Amino acid sequence: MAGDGRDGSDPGLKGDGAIFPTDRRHASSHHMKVIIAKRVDSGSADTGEIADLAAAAGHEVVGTLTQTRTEDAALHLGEGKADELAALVRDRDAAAVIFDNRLGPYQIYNLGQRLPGDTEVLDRFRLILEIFGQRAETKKAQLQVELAELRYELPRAEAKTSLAKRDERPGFMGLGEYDESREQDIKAQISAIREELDGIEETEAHRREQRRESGFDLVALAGYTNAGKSTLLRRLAADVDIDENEGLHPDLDSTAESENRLFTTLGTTTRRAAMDRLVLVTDTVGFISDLPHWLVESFKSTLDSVYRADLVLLVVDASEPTETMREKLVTAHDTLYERNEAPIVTVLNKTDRVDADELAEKREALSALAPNPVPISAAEGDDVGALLERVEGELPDYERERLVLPMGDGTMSLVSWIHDHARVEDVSYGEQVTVTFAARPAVVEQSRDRAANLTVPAESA
Ligand SMILES: Nc1nc2c(ncn2[C@@H]2O[C@H](COP(=O)(O)OP(=O)(O)OP(=O)(O)O)[C@@H](O)[C@H]2O)c(=O)[nH]1
Ligand SMILES: [Mg+2]
Repeated sequence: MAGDGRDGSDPGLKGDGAIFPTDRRHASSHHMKVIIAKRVDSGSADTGEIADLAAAAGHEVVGTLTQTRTEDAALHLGEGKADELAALVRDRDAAAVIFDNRLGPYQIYNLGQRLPGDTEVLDRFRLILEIFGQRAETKKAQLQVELAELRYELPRAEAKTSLAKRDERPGFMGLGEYDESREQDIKAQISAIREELDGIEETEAHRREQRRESGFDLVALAGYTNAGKSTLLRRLAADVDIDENEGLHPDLDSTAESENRLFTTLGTTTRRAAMDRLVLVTDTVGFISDLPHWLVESFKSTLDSVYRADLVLLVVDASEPTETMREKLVTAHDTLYERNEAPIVTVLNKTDRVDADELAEKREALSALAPNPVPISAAEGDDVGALLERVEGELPDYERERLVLPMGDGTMSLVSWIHDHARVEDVSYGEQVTVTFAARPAVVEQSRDRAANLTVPAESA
């Protein structure tokens, strides 16, 4: 993939054996028959999202089991429920149970003992990691997944070590070889990956800075997974401009895949928007609720394009029930809250699936979280023009400038520099060259400096 500095023909999961042991990578991409399990303290358990996540990982959901009760320290579920789960696994011939809960290492172990044979026990986070592992195409994404896996594993390795040390649960050692150095190993790997990621992040920050200096405003698409960000990116993009910019911006990508499944997009894709103004739009990884901090930490830099943007378009699926929209908006705001400085415009997407009255009700109900939103249908292209106008309005004003340049050595290259970095309104050639243009204030300033430094031709001296 672009940007990882490696052969683009196979963006798969090869190479760097030291960092990506192939066994683990492949172990996480097999498709299974799974049972979904969920425990809630009160009310009724909603298994919609966890089922979607399982499907996104390629698994087939063959059964669902829920329980409303307080958490059992040993089994997470009540004892009777755990036996019921074992029976369900047997009955449906499932290979794994996926919990939409946070399971402790001991709970996973104890559940494993109750379930038939080699039934795998996964939790929500292990599943999300599995999906990310399948989607990771760039070097950076692979490193992030590896980092998250190690962070997931660390407390478990610590638990194993302490159990083995206390020598209270000899059976626990059957889980894997007991090895105290495993913990140290994981810690060493974590810092090695962290270092490599830091390097990549620096390169990206540098590229972002170059783009800004090139006169581009940076707009980021953010939002819950499956809201329609990639569909909107394709709608906003000016296809013809990609080739022009390719040399200048090596991570520009012509594809931003859309699919009706969770976490279709993992990396970032940047394209120039179809506007007069120089605007680059970046598609990003979707948000999801209830991510543990080690996972968020690992993918934090993926959101840098959001945090460092000039404007954030927060895409919301308006075809969902108001309460779902509210929950997802809250998740999105929580994710953005700490580090985002850019103004946020909420985009109510998929209006083709909502009638006007319903949309008006939703807007009203959500007005505190999403003031003055822009309704669109990215799929149908409805009201995308209004969105572009809004983007134009939210971005800092362009400054107009008219430069009169003496004909000399550097004149033509300055004119072409202005073409690359500004919106040129007029160029007239005579004894002097007059360029009229509009651009970000920083670009105007730079063009003045460059004009002042033009060398005057020798004969006129
Ligand atoms: N009806 C309708 N469907 C849409 C619209 N926009 C997107 N979709 C569909 O919604 C699904 C998700 O769209 P994506 O563009 O992949 O969503 P995303 O936000 O990029 O999702 P992730 O990459 O998973 O975070 C796809 O099936 C799209 O075809 C819309 O305006 N109307
Ligand atoms: Mg996407």
